[in-house]
Amino acid sequence: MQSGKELPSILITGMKHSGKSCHGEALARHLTLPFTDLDRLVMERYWAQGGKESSVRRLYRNEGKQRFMALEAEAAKALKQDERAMVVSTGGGIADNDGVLAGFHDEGGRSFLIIHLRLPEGLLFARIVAGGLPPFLEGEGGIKGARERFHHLCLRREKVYRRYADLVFDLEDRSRKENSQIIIRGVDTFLSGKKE
Ligand SMILES: Nc1ncnc2c1ncn2[C@@H]1O[C@H](COP(=O)(O)OP(=O)(O)OP(=O)(O)O)[C@@H](O)[C@H]1O
Ligand SMILES: O=C(O)C1=C[C@@H](O)[C@@H](O)[C@H](O)C1
Ligand SMILES: [Mg+2]
Repeated sequence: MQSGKELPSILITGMKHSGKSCHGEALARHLTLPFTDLDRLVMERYWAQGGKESSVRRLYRNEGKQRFMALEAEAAKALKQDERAMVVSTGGGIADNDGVLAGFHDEGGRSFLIIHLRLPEGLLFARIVAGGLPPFLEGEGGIKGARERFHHLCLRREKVYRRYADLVFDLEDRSRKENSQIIIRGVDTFLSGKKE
């Protein structure tokens, strides 16, 4: 493994519940880098501006998608100015927030290694349902309607994640530990290839 100084910052993208946070934390521990979550930075920014909602879900539902996305763009901008190497998990909606993912990919100065986690759509949806439908899937048609909306969201977002990804992991229904190991090995191989 390489020392913290040589490591790039790593940004993890993927649909809701693809494991961005749990695998991101495992990767950060492995690389001995700090871990942060863009949704968390959005909340901190919102509270610093006097916001009262207590969670991302409530902020998104009660203040609206536009407010959430404006905060997400601000948080991303601040993150890019932070010079420390770190592992960052994103919210799934970053793909819909114009220019934010592109900014991590191409904007001068700091380089982020962008990792995209893919899982079978049905597995993701089952995990989402187990935790309660998020506001961006709510609407008509009950669970069938939500599944349909999720399908279209996957089609649209997967293209965007892929466009900016340096590394794509096609994961299956394995334990968290096994999937984390696959990602850690893949990142180690990618980074050691870059060093040569
Ligand atoms: N084998 C598994 N690997 C990863 N996550 C799993 C697994 N089995 C169940 N889960 C569940 O899937 C959910 C997704 O995990 P995690 O929060 O890391 O994903 P995420 O991509 O960060 O989600 P979000 O987009 O909501 O931030 C968690 O609720 C976790 O308990
Ligand atoms: O997939 C989405 O659209 C979102 C996912 C969450 O992590 C949050 O980033 C927000 O609620 C939007
Ligand atoms: Mg997460």
